[in-house]
Amino acid sequence: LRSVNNHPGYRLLLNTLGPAENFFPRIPGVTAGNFHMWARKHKDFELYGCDIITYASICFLWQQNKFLCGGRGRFEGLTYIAIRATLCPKHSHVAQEITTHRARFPKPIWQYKLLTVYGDNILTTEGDEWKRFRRITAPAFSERNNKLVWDETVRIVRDLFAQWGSLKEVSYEHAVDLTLPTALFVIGVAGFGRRMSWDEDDVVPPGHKMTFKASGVFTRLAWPLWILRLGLTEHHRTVITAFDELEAYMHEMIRERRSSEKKEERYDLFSSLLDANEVEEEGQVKMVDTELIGNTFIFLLAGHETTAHTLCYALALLALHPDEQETLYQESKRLVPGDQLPEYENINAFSYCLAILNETLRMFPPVHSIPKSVAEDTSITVINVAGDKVTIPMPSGSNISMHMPGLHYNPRYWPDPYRFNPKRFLGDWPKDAFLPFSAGPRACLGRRFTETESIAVLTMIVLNYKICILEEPQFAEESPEERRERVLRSRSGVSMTPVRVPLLFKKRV
Ligand code: HEM
Repeated sequence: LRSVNNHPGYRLLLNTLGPAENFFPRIPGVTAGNFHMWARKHKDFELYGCDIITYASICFLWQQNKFLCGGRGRFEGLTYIAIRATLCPKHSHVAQEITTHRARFPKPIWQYKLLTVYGDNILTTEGDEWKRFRRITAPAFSERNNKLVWDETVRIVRDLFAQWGSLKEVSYEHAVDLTLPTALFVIGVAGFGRRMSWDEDDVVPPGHKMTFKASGVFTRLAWPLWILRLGLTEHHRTVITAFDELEAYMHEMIRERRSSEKKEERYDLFSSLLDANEVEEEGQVKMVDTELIGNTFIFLLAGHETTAHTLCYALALLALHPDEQETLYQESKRLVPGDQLPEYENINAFSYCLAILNETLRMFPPVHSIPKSVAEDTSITVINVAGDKVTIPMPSGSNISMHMPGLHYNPRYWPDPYRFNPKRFLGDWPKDAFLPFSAGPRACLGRRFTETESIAVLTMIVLNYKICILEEPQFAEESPEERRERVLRSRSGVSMTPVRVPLLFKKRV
């Protein structure tokens, strides 16, 4: 405690940060509690009167990472200290350094072991290896890829409407049953160049045990492989088959692309990586096949569930706020008159739709915590609520985490933070206090991908259907607040997960 000037925060018997956090209830003085960053949002920072709080514990469950994922836990004497910061870079040069100075605040890559199932990749590496991956993969996220994302998303949503046919109303018990396949189909075609359809009767190709579409279940990886391989449940056995199948499909795609005589112009992420890899560097291919597969898989993993859950929350919020939905409808009608389809060339005009997406990501950030480690002794100086300057030493080896719900619900940057108010993202808004995609050199590569896909999906849906909460008799007596609370209830998962969002889509006449 002395090493961090006894700066206020959690004093715990058990440090359960990380995956183990999900299994422990909140017991004051013992554990911080299941999903506590989301449950507490900015409250702990108010309680301790500062935008930085410390977590100190005398008993480590940090080794859980070693146990579960083969990662390397770190012991710093008897105390483990995490500084959870809601600082936004604009208001603190140190916080800015945390996101921009990779060398001084590197990623604690041992925490990412779970994501190396197909080999190291851009998300799970640091230093020169990460630089090489980023240099090779970043160009794949090109304008041409964005256009492909847009065109394919529009096609996929039209195919969905064709399935709905002439029905005046279509209901979903849980809207993720709509958004998960949509996001999978988009990443399938714009990430891998594989078109998938809404029809269920897909044929399994010879030599395979599953369709490519079914193997997408592996992108929702929640357990280490060795646990899945024990085959304890039917679901675990399916996920393991999906893991093997996805790998087989990716190898097949590499072989097909290499052996095809004439290379057609393709702008999906996988094809772009393969093409870039044909150009040798110093007599060597840029990435070996396992690296190509590892990186493409991470696009699939990073881009599937995060986007699907965000779309689900956005639909829920639009259903709960008919006035906002109407504003979005008016914007969409103005930009897409008559029976036309929305056009990518016009994407920057969909400003209200982007504001709705941003407000959804502010309120429901899919990634709650962005971990960094401290490479050399340093300190942070901030002003606490009493107006005093406080300096918090950060010993080398300690862990810092950017606390997204705390930052996104900090009333200093976001007045009335619990209110769904997309208008706050029009005009001038505090860009540095909005970090759903992280920031600096390690910021998300797929931000534009997600924005493009989400704008296309929301515009297409709102132009054709009214989004409503599905009325269910068992909830007939609830108040509007209770309904809102029920529909937006969330749980932890690979990314933040909506528990159940029952929706009704009513055809516009
Ligand atoms: C709502 C959607 C998304 C959110 C909220 C999101 C969020 C994030 C965050 C917070 C990070 C930093 C993670 C860390 O430092 O540990 C990240 C990194 C990354 N994301 Fe996303 N992401 C989204 C969609 C996507 C999509 C669609 C793709 C690709 C198709 C993608 C690809 C990546 C990659 C490759 C990185 C690693 C960048 C690096 O380390 O250099 N993401 N994302």
